Amino acid sequence: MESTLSPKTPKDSLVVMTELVLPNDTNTFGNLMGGRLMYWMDIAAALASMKHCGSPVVTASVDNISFENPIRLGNVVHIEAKVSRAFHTSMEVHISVWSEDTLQHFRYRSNEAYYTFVAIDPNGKPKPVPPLEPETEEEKRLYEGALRRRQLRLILGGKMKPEDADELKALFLSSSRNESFPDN
Ligand SMILES: CCCCCCCCCCCCCCCC(=O)SCCNC(=O)CCNC(=O)[C@H](O)C(C)(C)COP(=O)(O)OP(=O)(O)OC[C@H]1O[C@@H](n2cnc3c(N)ncnc32)[C@H](O)[C@@H]1OP(=O)(O)O
Repeated sequence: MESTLSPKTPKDSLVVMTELVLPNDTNTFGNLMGGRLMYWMDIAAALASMKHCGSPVVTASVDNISFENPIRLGNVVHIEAKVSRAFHTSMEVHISVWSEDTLQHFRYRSNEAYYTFVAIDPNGKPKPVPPLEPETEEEKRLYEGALRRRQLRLILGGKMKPEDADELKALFLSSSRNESFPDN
């Protein structure tokens, strides 16, 4: 069904959050706890999705998160979140995390993840969200991959039958024909 809501761009939903890793955020090795980082990512992504849809949201799912580098006590964490695709009532948010040792002037990549949020009406029921119009090449790449990621997470969440996941099936068929695999 075509949406009657005015489209938004990924830039409209951009949220950049900065946090300082304090002793209470770390494990016994002096590294940021993964759960604390996921909590910050959830807040940044929720705010991005709220900017997109203009209403309260709930987290519906979180895709796999890998921790590429430990983040040290005293380092600064930069979390960048923006909507990568809007569906009917749900939005996929792409989050990338960079960390910084400000004294050594050293910046390193820490994480990347996708969170899904659902817009909620005053009765707590899912409500339609505006469509998303990607602008840059990177935003278009994320937008394209979002359909496959959605199908995979709905299958894993027991909300979709694998046989109905047309884009995912096409991806596996192309890989079995030795065609190149997209990044996302
Ligand atoms: C006082 C007020 C102040 C307000 C201003 C405050 C501002 C301050 C900012 C605070 C920022 C912090 C915000 C933190 C956000 C939380 O942490 S919320 C807490 C954790 N999350 C929850 O408790 C959610 C619990 N789950 C639910 O409520 C329901 O399962 C859901 C997610 C609403 C889905 O409901 P449902 O009945 O399954 O609905 P259904 O129609 O089947 O599906 C609706 C959509 O959900 C999607 N969906 C369902 N399951 C999944 C899944 N597993 N994976 C992906 N998508 C799914 C469907 O695909 C569908 O999407 P569309 O096709 O419509 O696009």
